[in-house]
Amino acid sequence: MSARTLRIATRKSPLAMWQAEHVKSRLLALNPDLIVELVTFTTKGDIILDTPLAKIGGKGLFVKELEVAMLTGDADIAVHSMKDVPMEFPEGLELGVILERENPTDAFVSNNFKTLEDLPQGAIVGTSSLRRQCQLQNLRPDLIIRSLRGNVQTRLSKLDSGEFDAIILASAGLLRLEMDSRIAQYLEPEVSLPAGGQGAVGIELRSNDEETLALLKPLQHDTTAYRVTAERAMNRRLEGGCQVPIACYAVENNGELWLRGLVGSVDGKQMLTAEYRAPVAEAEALGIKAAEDLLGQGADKILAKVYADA
Ligand SMILES: NCc1[nH]cc(CCC(=O)O)c1CC(=O)O
Repeated sequence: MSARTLRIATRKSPLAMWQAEHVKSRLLALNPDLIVELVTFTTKGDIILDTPLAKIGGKGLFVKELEVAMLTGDADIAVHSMKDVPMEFPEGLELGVILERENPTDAFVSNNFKTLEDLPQGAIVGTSSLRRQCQLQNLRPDLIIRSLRGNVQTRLSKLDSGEFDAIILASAGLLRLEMDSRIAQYLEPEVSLPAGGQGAVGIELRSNDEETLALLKPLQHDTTAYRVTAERAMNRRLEGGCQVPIACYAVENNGELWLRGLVGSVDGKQMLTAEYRAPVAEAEALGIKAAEDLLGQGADKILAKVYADA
């Protein structure tokens, strides 16, 4: 039998390429005869760099072109940061597996200051995430938040050029690219609750492609999958993702998930939280429960205002 070729669709950013190469090497380790090719794409989210994501609108800014490639047969799987993956998949595609989570926290990156607390009054912090902005302003209303888009390297070079006193990035991206020496402080979830799915990589494929799914199955990390399932269920019920001030983070302990969710206003003046726990088998229901608690506290009004202002 001739060797099978598996084509992986990926964005071109160094982090996306790292994640695709990681999946490739794990698949090759398990299937030495497999031929794995990377097919690269530029997504809408990579092109529009001067606008905060919440304003661009439309879900799946970083994934749509990859999904089209799978549907047309130009690729077999797509490797995604789970944080960027919309809650609903297009007809004919599904999430296959979720890999073990990297550090899910946000990182405080600065050349001049060791911690968030060290920042002087009125310091300029770069982030385009409304979730990070909300929590930073809640803690430190004096800070000035300025928009910062682009891939990890672009954002670091903007910090280095002196445009910002500090920037906030996902720790996972810096760790994967072996740039964790740039992290001044890992922000605890109590300080900056991560986005749902942050730090986890997922693989999408065609729903009817049993042969490919069988290849992917050994990469599944069950604990990560339970955690991310609860987080995404909360996001789905709130109809939001990583482009709005919604944060959610689940941990697993002895077969039980603890989920903390947060919805806030961009200025950080309003911040609603909910915390629930449930057995891992009830991950989905747990996420919905936290979302409904937040909605009961007025999360829908806060989010409606974010969309109206965008
Ligand atoms: N929205 C862009 C994005 N998508 C995933 C990551 C980091 C890696 C991860 O969360 O797995 C980043 C960069 C960032 O937020 O700093």
